[in-house]
Amino acid sequence: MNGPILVFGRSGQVAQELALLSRRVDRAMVFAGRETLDLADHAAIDGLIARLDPGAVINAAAYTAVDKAESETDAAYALNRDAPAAMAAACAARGLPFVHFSTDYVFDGGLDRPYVETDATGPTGVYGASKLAGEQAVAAAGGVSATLRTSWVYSRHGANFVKTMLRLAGDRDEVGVVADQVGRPTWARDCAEGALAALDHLAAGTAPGGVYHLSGAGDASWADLAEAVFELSRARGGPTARVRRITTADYPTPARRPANSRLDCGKLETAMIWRARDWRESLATCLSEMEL
Ligand SMILES: NC(=O)C1=CN([C@@H]2O[C@H](COP(=O)(O)OP(=O)(O)OC[C@H]3O[C@@H](n4cnc5c(N)ncnc54)[C@H](OP(=O)(O)O)[C@@H]3O)[C@@H](O)[C@H]2O)C=CC1
Ligand SMILES: Cc1cn([C@H]2C[C@H](O)[C@@H](COP(=O)(O)OP(=O)(O)O[C@H]3O[C@@H](C)C(=O)[C@@H](O)[C@H]3O)O2)c(=O)[nH]c1=O
Ligand SMILES: [Mg+2]
Repeated sequence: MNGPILVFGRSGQVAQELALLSRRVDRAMVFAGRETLDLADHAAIDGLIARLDPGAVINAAAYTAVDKAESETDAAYALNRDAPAAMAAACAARGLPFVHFSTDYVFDGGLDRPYVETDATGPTGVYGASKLAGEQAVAAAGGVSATLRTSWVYSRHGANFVKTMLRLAGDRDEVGVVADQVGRPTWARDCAEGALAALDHLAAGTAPGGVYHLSGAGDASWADLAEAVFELSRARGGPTARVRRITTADYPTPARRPANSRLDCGKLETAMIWRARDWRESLATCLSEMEL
């Protein structure tokens, strides 16, 4: 691979873990955050890739506010469909490998087993629909690309459910959390490592492009995840609370979320030689790096 890896996104969870990974494995990456360009300006994307002349591109930027997307449809599609479409086209034109991220929320949650890549999609909200449109636009660009669908991403950076729970535990004894939505929590560090592995395989031609599932191993409801967070935090003298297990109906939100969005990661593990780590182990490591 000639030239650095250009990463779209700088302050986000996965982008920040890519920055840490870049230093750890000594791989040059340049980060294009909001201060470099507004990703809603799609013409600027090709211009930046032309100017920086990278060896490969990873897109870690997105519109990720699931509930707000219901009322900010245009912004969600600009970031989640049109920006990756422009990136994929620019990469295809130059023969650059491209790794993009998508979400478990492309599924409707009706299946009673983990989802594989070939299962039918059916997003239940604007965020999921805009991310699905992004996947399709990336595939349609025809270059060498992989779309990694991940789920329930947490880290010490940015905004995520784990940090929300720690914040709520700071001023409450009990938090009501839905127990009837099941998924697979994923540490942003795993997303970063998986993205780099995928990129290297694409560049070397040792794995085919396409859609891959990448999540932590093991199932959890949001209530299970909250309980695990509080247990680990309590053990380290951090904020803790009791979890009141509630139903989706008890916690109304603008966007409907899938009841089951567990991702089966077998395809990635076979093709890319990347193995999902148990989410409880990753969560413990993540919390051990946080000031509680
Ligand atoms: N978070 C999750 O639970 C999950 C995420 N994913 C996917 O994984 C990928 C990475 O997500 P994650 O790291 O959590 O995302 P974050 O929400 O943490 O970060 C998103 C990034 O996109 C940037 N961004 C948003 N709008 C613009 C804009 N107009 N111009 C430039 N940059 C912009 C943000 O910049 P700024 O900080 O300035 O706003 C931020 O750096 C995304 O594709 C997401 O859809 C998939 C499943 C679960
Ligand atoms: C804050 C809170 C949430 N909940 C519920 C609401 C919702 O059903 C579930 C998760 O809420 P959040 O809004 O934190 O998570 P959400 O924004 O739905 O997270 C999603 O983000 C996008 C970007 C993805 O791609 C998904 O994989 C997923 O990680 O927990 C409670 O039950 N109690 C609470 O106190
Ligand atoms: Mg949210």
